[in-house]
Amino acid sequence: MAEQSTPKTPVPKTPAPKSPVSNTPASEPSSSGVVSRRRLLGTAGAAGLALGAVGGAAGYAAAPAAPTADRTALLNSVGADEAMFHGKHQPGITNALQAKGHLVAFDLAAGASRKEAAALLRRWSTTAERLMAGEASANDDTDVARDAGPSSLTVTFGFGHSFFARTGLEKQRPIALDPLPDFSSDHLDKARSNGDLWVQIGANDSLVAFHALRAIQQDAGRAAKVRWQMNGFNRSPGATTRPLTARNLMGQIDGTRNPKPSESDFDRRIFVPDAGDPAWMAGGSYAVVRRIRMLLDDWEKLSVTDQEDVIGRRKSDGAPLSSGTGGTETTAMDLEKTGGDGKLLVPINAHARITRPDENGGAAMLRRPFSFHDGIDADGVPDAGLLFVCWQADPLRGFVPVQRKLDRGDALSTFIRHESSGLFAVPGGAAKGEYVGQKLLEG
Ligand SMILES: C=CC1=C(C)c2cc3[nH]c(cc4nc(cc5[nH]c(cc1n2)c(C)c5CCC(=O)O)C(CCC(=O)O)=C4C)c(C)c3C=C
Ligand SMILES: [Fe+2]
Repeated sequence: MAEQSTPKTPVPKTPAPKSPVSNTPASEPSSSGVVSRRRLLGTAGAAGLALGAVGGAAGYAAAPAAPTADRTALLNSVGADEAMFHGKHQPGITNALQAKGHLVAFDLAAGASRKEAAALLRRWSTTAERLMAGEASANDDTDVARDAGPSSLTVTFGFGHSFFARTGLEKQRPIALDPLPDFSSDHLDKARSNGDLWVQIGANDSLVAFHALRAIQQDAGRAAKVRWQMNGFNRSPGATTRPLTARNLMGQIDGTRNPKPSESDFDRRIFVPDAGDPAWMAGGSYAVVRRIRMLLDDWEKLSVTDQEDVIGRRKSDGAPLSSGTGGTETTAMDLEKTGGDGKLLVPINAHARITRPDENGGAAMLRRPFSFHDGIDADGVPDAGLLFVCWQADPLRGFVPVQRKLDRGDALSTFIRHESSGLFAVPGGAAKGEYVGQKLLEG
């Protein structure tokens, strides 16, 4: 397993500056989807680093000076990478997958009105902006991330269907937020589904992610309480030198055919247009969140060949089965190609065949999941799988038609179970001095 081995000679991180990444993808995201703190500091580098620049903010200014070597190390580490809070779109949609994620839904307190909701979104936005910049939160920071840089932290906010009636904003509720249809294979736990508000937190450090989660929960105060919370993870930056897309807990390379920001129809597929309806959702997107348990004991009993037939791609490198022994992850899939026995090389019910946009009237989504593992059940079965998060301009032209198709006969369905579901309207990014959702709450 060459990609998991530790190189004998540590490879220094290339000090070349990364281009700053806003949340407005005009081109392919950078490998990290973030701006390096080294770049923010200009040429001053470690030598010119002002006291507290690691933590950055006033809240951390009293931190004892760390030895220069440590600071230099941080400047060259994943901790230094910073995602942008402000932008046309919220962070956490087009940024590269982070190693750690928390998904948390809140319900507004009984009696909390639009006014309390607006104040909450303002508090949350302030906290998200500060923490994403590597600063302490404004009130009673817990110090959990004190020694860390921003670590690519992103905090993303969304509104669920139930939010609008509770705040008297029914007229502003997008049609696209209408509840998802029932699917025959659903095994949904209502208590862990939906919610008035949704927050997605991602970071390349577990303490940074937890710190943000705790700050967001504290900010909620009496205005809202946690309805459900889920924790996930992905490959850590630097864990592999192979330029492959990440793997999921079934061992498959997952994400290969995601829409790319460089594609001309990317924005149209993923984001609500400027002239979209309702107006407050311009630049926003809809997140479908599904906790999908993987039936790993059954899956792992299959031979690798059978596992590959379920997906239609090679397990080792993600190449389509139609490419025979050659090809790579990015080789085009030939849906018609047959083997010597006359059978289709990519089986008719293979997951990667039936989820394709060209098999679903153009339906496309940006999948940005986290894996989860919540321990082992009493019967020895792992409670593990995928926190499937997908982004689209309209769920009726993204998730829904594809899931309908999967529901009718996906080879993968025998090995997974959808256990919870959420649909959230995620407004566009906040401009400087504004908070997320301001156009809805003060419009
Ligand atoms: C309704 C949408 C989808 C659900 C639910 C879903 C679950 C799911 N998928 C995998 C593993 C893979 N999916 C792959 C491709 C793929 N999956 C979807 C949609 C859903 N998947 C789409 C739209 C696509 C891309 C289709 C295309 O454009 O060609 C792949 C292949 C590699 C890739 O392109 O990412 C894998 C592997 C799991 C394990 C899972 C539930 C646990
Ligand atoms: Fe999939």
